[in-house]
Amino acid sequence: MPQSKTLIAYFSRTGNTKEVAQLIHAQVGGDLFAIQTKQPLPASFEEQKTEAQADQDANRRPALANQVPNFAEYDTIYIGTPTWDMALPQPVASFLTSYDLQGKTIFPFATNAGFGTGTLFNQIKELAPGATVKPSLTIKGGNEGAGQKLVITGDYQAEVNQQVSDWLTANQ
Ligand SMILES: Cc1cc2nc3c(=O)[nH]c(=O)nc-3n(C[C@H](O)[C@H](O)[C@H](O)COP(=O)(O)O)c2cc1C
Repeated sequence: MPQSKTLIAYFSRTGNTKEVAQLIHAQVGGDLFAIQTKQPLPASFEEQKTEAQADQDANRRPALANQVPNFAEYDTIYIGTPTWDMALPQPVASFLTSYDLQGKTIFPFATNAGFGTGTLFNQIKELAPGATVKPSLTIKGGNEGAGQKLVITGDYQAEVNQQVSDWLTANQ
């Protein structure tokens, strides 16, 4: 019987989702993969917001810079993303539609500034036909609009690690 293989793919602008991905990785192992756009993300928050909204309005799927090697070998896939405008960032939609997710088990996780995740998790489900999508994990991340970038550090990182652990235990 082939061994179960785990992928932890994440998209992250200011490091919070990356941090959660690393905490998951420390607990479940597997391979980490950073989803990156071909065009670098704008440096300023305002520009990013404008671009994200335009991409969402046009349902544009930005080209990605990298691909997961041997994707077909993975059966369990953790997908992490920030919340952008109460929705899934379009680069993550690009990622999900780049692969055949049929038969995969997906564990979605997201960070946000505290305003909620909106349509994000439903979008992941819709973009993963034929996959089993497990209950999601939502973590409070930064608030770049208010100047808060990476916040999952120190005591708060330990708190987030516990939330990750509880989520993993509940959904094994
Ligand atoms: C373009 C943009 C739009 C955002 N929209 C939302 C939102 O609708 N709701 C929310 O709670 N946070 C929103 N945020 C905040 C991010 O979801 C939050 O800071 C997240 O932790 C960032 O993850 P990262 O550090 O991995 O990039 C937005 C951030 C950006 C850059």
